[in-house]
Amino acid sequence: MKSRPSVQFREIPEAQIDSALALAYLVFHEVPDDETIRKQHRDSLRMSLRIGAYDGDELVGLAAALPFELSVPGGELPCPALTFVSVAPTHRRRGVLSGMIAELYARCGEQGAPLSALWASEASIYGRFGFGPGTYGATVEIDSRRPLALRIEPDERPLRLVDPAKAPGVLDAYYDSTRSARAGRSARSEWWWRESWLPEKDEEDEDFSPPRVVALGEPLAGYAIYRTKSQDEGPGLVRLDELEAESPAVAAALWRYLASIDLTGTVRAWGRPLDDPLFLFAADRDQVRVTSEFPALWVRLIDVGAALEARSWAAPADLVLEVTDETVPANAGRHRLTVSPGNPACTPTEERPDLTFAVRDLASCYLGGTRVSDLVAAGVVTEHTPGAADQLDAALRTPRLPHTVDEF
Ligand SMILES: CC(=O)SCCNC(=O)CCNC(=O)[C@H](O)C(C)(C)COP(=O)(O)OP(=O)(O)OC[C@H]1O[C@@H](n2cnc3c(N)ncnc32)[C@H](O)[C@@H]1OP(=O)(O)O
Repeated sequence: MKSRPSVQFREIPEAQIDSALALAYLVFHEVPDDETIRKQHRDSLRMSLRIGAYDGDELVGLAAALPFELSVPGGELPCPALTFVSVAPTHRRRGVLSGMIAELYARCGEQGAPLSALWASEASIYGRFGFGPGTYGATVEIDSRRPLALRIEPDERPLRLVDPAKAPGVLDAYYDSTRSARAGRSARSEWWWRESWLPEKDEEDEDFSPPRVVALGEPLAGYAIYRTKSQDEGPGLVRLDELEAESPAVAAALWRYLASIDLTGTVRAWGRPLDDPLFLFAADRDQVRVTSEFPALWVRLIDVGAALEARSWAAPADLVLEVTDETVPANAGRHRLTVSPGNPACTPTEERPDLTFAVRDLASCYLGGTRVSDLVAAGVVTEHTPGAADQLDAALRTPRLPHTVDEF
């Protein structure tokens, strides 16, 4: 590590939250003039673990970790969620980030959190620290200048608009139930719903309308959250932020609604799961196009053994996994994973390995979003025992792909 001897890592006191924010605004080249956005940032930092890097008394680095609970196959785990990572331009490439990450991992260990997660500003930064893409998202564009062509009949029950101020109460239990179907989703507090997910103004683009919430069914069978904006040239845009539905027919009804809003001609859905049923029930894939796919949530296994024992498994397995880990040496070595129904165990061993992983690649597979056999085919995981990758894939498999939309 290249950290200068004068740089020290310690918690940032609450009284210095404004200095920490000033550093973040400096490095992200943004100065929100809206006080509600500043307040939301301040509140986020207040509820986070705030790791600071100090050169003497000067704050030169910030790494905040929100106290998330992440859904994993079969349950959920504490998962400090790394955000606001900022290093002063005067102190770049001297190991400040490396020092803050080491401090974060030590704190996670003390708190018994086996995972951490983040959204990366640049994909090249976090692999070296053992993070791997755990969930992926797709951007979808629907040409809605003509009716949405569907291969299935939409649910014909009436749709209703929900006041965004009341939406957390109406949606939260339903949203929470989706977390057991899809790993990679964090629990949402009332604060998170209000300030982060449904703020009046869109932080990225103030031309968008306030959030609109449309719901179907009583009890709730599905909902969509979207914003609209008019465009100088041509019809307006519907930006979909979230759509959840208990059946394909409910999903079809919501998509049809979004694609038929007057004075709009495009639905742009950001961060859809890669196995969205829409892709199969849309009748015209020229009308419904995936325009990008991207790594969404990056996951770090802080404690490999505890993380593997904490998830559920789809099939039996008995394998020795060799893990390399440069930033959390306690993970490095051989782990014997035995999975019999309902009873996973992961113990250190000296036996010959069946598979050798860098910890970042094991993290990519952990939620079920990446196949081990694909990593073997790519040459980044080594299979020593023929069939070991397939055995582990069968055990890791989840009914639906993991998915995350809460960007932080
Ligand atoms: C979860 C989030 O918050 S994502 C937001 C991340 N923050 C930003 O993008 C804000 C602007 N950037 C910054 O503040 C800083 O440049 C940071 C945080 C990205 C990096 O901080 P630094 O203190 O310079 O990193 P540090 O010196 O510890 O670098 C460690 C290693 O990562 C590499 N690295 C650092 N930043 C980058 C980058 N942007 N791209 C590729 N590699 C990088 C370094 O070269 C170094 O590699 P080496 O050990 O092989 O030489």
